[in-house]
Amino acid sequence: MIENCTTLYPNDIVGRKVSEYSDQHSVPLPEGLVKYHEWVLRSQEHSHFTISLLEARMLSWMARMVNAKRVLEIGTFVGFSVATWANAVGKDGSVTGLEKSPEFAQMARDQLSRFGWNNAEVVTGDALHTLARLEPPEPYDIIFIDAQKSGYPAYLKIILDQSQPGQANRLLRPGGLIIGDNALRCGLVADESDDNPATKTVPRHTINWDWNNIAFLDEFNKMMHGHPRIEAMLLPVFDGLGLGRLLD
Ligand SMILES: C[S@@+](CC[C@H](N)C(=O)[O-])C[C@H]1O[C@@H](n2cnc3c(N)ncnc32)[C@H](O)[C@@H]1O
Repeated sequence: MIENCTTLYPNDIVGRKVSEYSDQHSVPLPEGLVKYHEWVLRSQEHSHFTISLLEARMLSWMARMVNAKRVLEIGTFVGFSVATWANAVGKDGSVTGLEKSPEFAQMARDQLSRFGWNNAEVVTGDALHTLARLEPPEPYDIIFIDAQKSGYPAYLKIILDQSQPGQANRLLRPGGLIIGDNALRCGLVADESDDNPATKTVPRHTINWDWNNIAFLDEFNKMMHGHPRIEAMLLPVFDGLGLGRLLD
């Protein structure tokens, strides 16, 4: 039996070329966003925190596909992905980012203003507290989760608890999207054996890495997949993109 499953990334070299080719053949990003990304790569010690330009293209495309006008991001770093959402929702839309580090949050505010994304705000604080306290006048169309991996199940629970049918100030609208970044974490969520070279490389490349994160990501993926209110799709692209559509 031959399975219909294409191996796009047989090795690192092909994988890089496939990504570059896809980058060149996907929705264009405005010059301001490309320059913002260059600034992150040039100036930030932890620039690998930020999404790639290709992921920015895909998130922009998805936002437009669902006609998103309001986006919430959990884990903002220095603001590049918030700027991506701010561009995608247009000037009549709005974006809120939640960031624990006051330094990162301030850098994000400064750069968003410098690059002219005035339809975005950044709230400082631990998102486990700030998320639960949000009372949006209108629900968000998309909630993007990209903060500490150990928090993913808790964030999902708060989103579901505070997006009940008929609830005032609910967080996510019916049909809204939950997007969890890094849901497969270098493939470690699916394969933690020695077959996966990331078992050796990840701790060296990631600060504050905790192997318990894998268990939390697995729990998040299982919650998304098994929850009766969510239609889930786990995409093996980038570092794993966990997508969920809230049904009610
Ligand atoms: C992967 S980075 C986010 C990258 C960003 N979304 C981007 O693409 O540019 C994760 C961020 O989450 C923040 N973070 C970690 N724990 C957090 C928490 N409990 N609440 C809010 N932010 C948190 C970190 O300070 C870091 O800036």
